[in-house]
Amino acid sequence: MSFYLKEPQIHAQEPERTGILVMNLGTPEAPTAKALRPYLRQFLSDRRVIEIPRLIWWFILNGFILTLRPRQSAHKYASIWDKEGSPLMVNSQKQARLLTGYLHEAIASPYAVELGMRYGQPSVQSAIEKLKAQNCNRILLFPLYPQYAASSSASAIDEAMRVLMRTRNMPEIRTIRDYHTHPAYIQAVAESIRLYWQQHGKPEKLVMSFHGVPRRTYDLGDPYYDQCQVSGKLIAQALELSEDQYLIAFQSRFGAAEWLQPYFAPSIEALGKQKLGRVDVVCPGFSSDCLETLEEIAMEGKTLFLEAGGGEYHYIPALNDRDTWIKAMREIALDNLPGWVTLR
Ligand SMILES: C=CC1=C(C)c2cc3[nH]c(cc4nc(cc5[nH]c(cc1n2)c(C)c5CCC(=O)O)C(CCC(=O)O)=C4C)c(C)c3C=C
Ligand SMILES: [Fe+2]
Ligand SMILES: [Fe+2]
Repeated sequence: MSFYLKEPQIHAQEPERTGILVMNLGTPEAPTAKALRPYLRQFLSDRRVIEIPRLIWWFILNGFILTLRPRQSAHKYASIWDKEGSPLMVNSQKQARLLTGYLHEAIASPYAVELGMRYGQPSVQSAIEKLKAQNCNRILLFPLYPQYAASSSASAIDEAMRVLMRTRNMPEIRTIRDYHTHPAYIQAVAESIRLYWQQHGKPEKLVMSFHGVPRRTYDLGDPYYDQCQVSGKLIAQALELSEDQYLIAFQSRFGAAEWLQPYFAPSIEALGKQKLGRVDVVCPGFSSDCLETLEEIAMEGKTLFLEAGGGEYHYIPALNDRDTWIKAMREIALDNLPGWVTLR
C-alpha cells in the first residue's frame, strides 16, 4: 500500500474551489451492539479522549469496556433512533446540505461543502477526498463544537491533519478553533429558548448542560470549562436572566475519575428535591441532538427530576436545522474565508 492517498484526476476546465469541511463526532451505523463495538473502539482508542497509559488502557478497553458497553449503549441508542437513522447523523447531514445552499446567497466564487465524522462514516478522509475531487485547493476545517476541547475540536482537526499528511497535492488549510462567544451562535441559542418559552411558558430555572470532560484536563490547560462558562453567561445575558434563574452543569461522565462539576444528574435531582414547579434544560454545546441530549437529558434527566419530587421538566431541542443556526454557521464560516472567496 502506498503511503500517499491517490490524487483525483481533475478535468482541465474544472474551476478551483474553496472547500468547507463540516466535522462532527460521528455515530454508530446502527443501534446494535455489533455496530457499537467498532465505533466505541475507534472513539475510545483516541489519545485525545483517553489519556491513560496505552498498555493499561488496552486491557481495560478490551477486557471490560468493549465486552459490556456496546450492549448497554445499543439499548440507549435504540431509544432515540429515528426512522431516517441516528439523530446526530440526520441533523449533521441536513446542516451541511443547508449550509451549501445558504452560502450560495453570500459567495459568488466556486465552493463545496462536505461532512466528515471524526469516528465512523462518512469519515474525514472520505470528505477530504470528495472535496479534492471537486478541485478544492483550499479547505476550511469547521468542527461543529462551539467550545474548544482537546477531546472534541482538536481531535477532529488531528484527523484531518492525518489525512493531509498522506496527501501529495496538499490544499491550503484554515481551522476554526471555537465559536463560543460568536454573537450569531449566542443569538441562535437564545432565540431557540425564547421561542420555546413563547410557546410553552417559562420555567423557574433554566439548566444549561454541557458535555463534561475529565477535571484533570482543565488543570492541565484545556480551556473548555472556561469557554462553557462564558457561553452560558452570554446566553443568560441575552435572555436577561438573573444568576438565580439559571444553572450551568456538566453531563455524560465516563469512568471513575473526577469530571467537570457540577454534575448534571445530582444537580437536577437536587432541583427536584427542592420541589421546583418547572425546570427547562438546554444543551448549548451540542449543535445537533444526539444520544447525549435525547437520552441522557430529555429522558434520564426527566425521570431523575420527577422521581425526586419536581414538577414539570422540559427539554429544549438543540439548534439542529434551525434557520438562525444555519445562518450563524454561514457567518462563522465567512469570518474565516476572507481572501479565499468572492462575496456577492
Ligand atoms: C462537546 C462535545 C464532546 C466532548 C468534549 C466529548 C468528550 C468525551 N466523550 C467521551 C465519551 C463518550 N461520548 C459519547 C457520545 C457523545 N459525545 C459527544 C460529544 C462530546 N464528547 C456526542 C455528540 C456524543 C453522542 C454521539 C451520538 O452518536 O449521538 C460516547 C458514546 C456513547 C456511549 O457509549 O456513552 C462515549 C463513550 C469522553 C471519554 C470524552 C472526553 C474525555
Ligand atoms: Fe462524548
Ligand atoms: Fe452519555
